[in-house]
Amino acid sequence: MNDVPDPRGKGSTEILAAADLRKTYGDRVALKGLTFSLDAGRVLGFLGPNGAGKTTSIRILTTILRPSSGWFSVDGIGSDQPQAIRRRIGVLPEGLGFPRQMTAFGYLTYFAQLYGRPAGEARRIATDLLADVGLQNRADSSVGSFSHGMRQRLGIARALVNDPAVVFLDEPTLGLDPRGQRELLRLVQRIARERGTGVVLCSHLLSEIEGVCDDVVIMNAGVVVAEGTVAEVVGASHPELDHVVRIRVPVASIHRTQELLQAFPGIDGDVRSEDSTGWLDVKLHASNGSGADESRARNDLLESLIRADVPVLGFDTGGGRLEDVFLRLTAEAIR
Ligand SMILES: Nc1ncnc2c1ncn2[C@@H]1O[C@H](COP(=O)(O)OP(=O)(O)OP(=O)(O)O)[C@@H](O)[C@H]1O
Repeated sequence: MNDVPDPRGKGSTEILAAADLRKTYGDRVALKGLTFSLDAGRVLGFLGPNGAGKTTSIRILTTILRPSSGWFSVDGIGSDQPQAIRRRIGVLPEGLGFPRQMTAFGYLTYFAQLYGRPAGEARRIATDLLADVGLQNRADSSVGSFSHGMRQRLGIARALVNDPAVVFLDEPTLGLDPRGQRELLRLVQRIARERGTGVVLCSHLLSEIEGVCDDVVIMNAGVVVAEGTVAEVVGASHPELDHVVRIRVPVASIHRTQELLQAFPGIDGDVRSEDSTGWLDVKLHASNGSGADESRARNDLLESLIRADVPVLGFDTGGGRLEDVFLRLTAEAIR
C-alpha cells in the first residue's frame, strides 16, 4: 500500500508546474502570481497582450531570470536547481540567429555535442532530428540557403537535441506563409504526441493556438486570467456566446447581408459586423425546445442567405471562440 502523496500534486505525467511565481523590476510588478501545470505530451498556448508578462514568465521558466518569489519544477526538478532544469528543457527563442556557413547536419551535431553527447551519438541524433522535422534531404546544405520556414524547423530540431521534457517555442510561426504555419504547427503537435514532450507555445495568433493547443494560459497585466483546456476556457468564460452564429461574407456584401439577417425571424438584437474581415455575429433567440430547433434555425438562416445569392465564405456555429475570450478577458489592457 502506498499512501505517500505525489509530491508534484497531480498525476505522474505532470512535466511542468509553476506555483505563485512573481517578479518585480524595481517598483514595477511584472508578474503577480503565475500558477499553472502542464502534462507530458500536451501543447500549452501561452497568451496575453503586450506587456502581460509572457516574456518574463518564459525567462523565469527557462532559468534565464530568477523569480522574486514562487517556485516551479520541470520533470520533477525544482527551481532551486536551474542547471539541472537547463538540461531538461529546449528553447526556440523568437528571431533565433543561425550561422549561415554551417550545414544543417553540422549545426545539430555541434549542439548535441554541447550537451555532452559523444561524436557518433551526436551524428545519429542529428540525422534522426533532421528526418523528424522533414529536412533530411537538406542535411548537407548550408543554413544560409534555407528559407525562413526551414530555419524554423531547424530551430525546433535544435531545441530537441537534448531530448527535453519541455520545449518552449516563442512565436514559431512568425513570418511563415499559411502553408508553412500549418506544417510547423502539425510538427509541433507531432513532437508532443510522439515524444511525450510538453510544449509551451507563445503566440499572438489565436486561431493557431485554438487549432493546435490542448491547454491554454491567458495572462493580463501580470496575472493569469484564464487557464485550462481550450474547451474549458472557451466554454467557461463566454456563456454569452451561446446561440451565436458567425457568418463571413465578402466585405462589399456586409451591409446587404446585415439587412437580410436583421429581417430574419428568431434573431436576438442587432447583427454585429467586423467591417474589415467580413464576419457578422448573429445571436439567435434562446430556444425553449431542443438543440435540434436551434440547429434548424441555423440551417434556415444559411439557406435564406444562399437563396438571396449572398456568397457565404464562412459559417461558424461553435458559440465561443478563443479569440472572443481573449479579447474580453484582456480588454482592460487593450483600452
Ligand atoms: N527589464 C525590465 N525592466 C523593467 N520593466 C520590465 C523589464 N522587462 C519587462 N518589464 C515590464 O514588465 C511587464 C511585463 O513585460 P513582458 O515583457 O514580460 O510582457 P510580454 O507579455 O512578454 O509583452 P510582449 O508581448 O510585448 O512581448 C511590462 O510592464 C514591462 O514593461
